[in-house]
Amino acid sequence: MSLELSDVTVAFGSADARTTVFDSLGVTFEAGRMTALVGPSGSGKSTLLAVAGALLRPTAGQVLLDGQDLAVLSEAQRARVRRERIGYMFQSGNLFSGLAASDQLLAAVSLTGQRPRAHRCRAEEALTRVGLGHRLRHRPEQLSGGERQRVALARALFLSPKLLLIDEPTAAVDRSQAGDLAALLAERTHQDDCVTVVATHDPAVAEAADRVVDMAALTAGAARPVALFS
Ligand SMILES: Nc1ncnc2c1ncn2[C@@H]1O[C@H](COP(=O)(O)OP(=O)(O)OP(=O)(O)O)[C@@H](O)[C@H]1O
Repeated sequence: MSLELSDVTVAFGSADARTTVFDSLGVTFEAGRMTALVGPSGSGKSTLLAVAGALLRPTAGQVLLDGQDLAVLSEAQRARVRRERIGYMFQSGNLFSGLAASDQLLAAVSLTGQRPRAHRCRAEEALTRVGLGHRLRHRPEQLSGGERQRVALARALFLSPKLLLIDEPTAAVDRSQAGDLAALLAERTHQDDCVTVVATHDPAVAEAADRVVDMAALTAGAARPVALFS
């Protein structure tokens, strides 16, 4: 698995109301490496993840997943890539309302056409791994913000996707949990040879990453990693 963004521009609106989030951005993310994507609020980290995850079509440029340009695929093809190849964790969690924590993970299984029942034990283990073994039957509205984030992270990892796009996984958890979640992401990246990109403001995530990339260094053809928090 490899992910390359080549000359990617994202702009919203038109004429006077046009907002260019980034222009001619270029970057490659390699298998087996966890990248922490850093930069100020509004610099485009979530937008980059959305483009890489086939949720948002770029205004221009190529998004190459194993050499295949996601930007030119049909909506149905893009949905299939998302379902089968990408583990995505949204900043907001995006949990299904009314579903228990373990069922959030099993819902991801159902979307692939597999029978969820066979995966229940594994779903419970995955939630236990993120410290939620005591919250398996809790619905999103019965969970704290940090607990919801951990369910969302467990769900993103559950089907063992080779591309992990993770948005602010530690924003609502305490320091010790942040370290544990960052270590879990690094472990999964290395064990499964994933391409992992984590948008973050958290030094604990940057420390666990193999590479730290600043949004500012990616635009205007200046693609190069920079070491922060060192
Ligand atoms: N649909 C949209 N229409 C117009 N502007 C948008 C849209 N989506 C995002 N933006 C703008 O794009 C910029 C980048 O937003 P983005 O969420 O990618 O930043 P970020 O680096 O992830 O920020 P944060 O660290 O606060 O999460 C922001 O200025 C935002 O207002």
